[in-house]
Amino acid sequence: MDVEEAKTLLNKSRDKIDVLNEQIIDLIIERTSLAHDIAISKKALNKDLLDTAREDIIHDKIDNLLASRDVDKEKIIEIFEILVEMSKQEQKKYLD
Ligand SMILES: O=C(O)C(=O)C[C@]1(C(=O)O)C=C[C@@H](O)C=C1
Repeated sequence: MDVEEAKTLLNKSRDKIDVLNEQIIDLIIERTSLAHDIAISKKALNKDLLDTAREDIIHDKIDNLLASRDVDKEKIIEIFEILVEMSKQEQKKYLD
């Protein structure tokens, strides 16, 4: 690869990353904003904010989705742990 090709490829890759970053942010906001509906449902059902059985199911589903994919599974699990934590933080606003 010559220098010009390398520069073009780097710029194209960064442009794609910028688009993906925006999509990821939108998806994180969409997931986190479900916390309101979840929290008011749990309140009506007298359920705890924490649902470890559901978290185990999510974990199993992610394991299955990742089974045949070439990706760092531990890192993906870490990302989902952060997303679940964000949901819990958000739900607290409506449950306290
Ligand atoms: O499904 C629920 O009950 C939720 O509160 C959502 C969620 C999640 O972020 O996926 C968050 C906290 C619970 O412990 C389990 C799952």
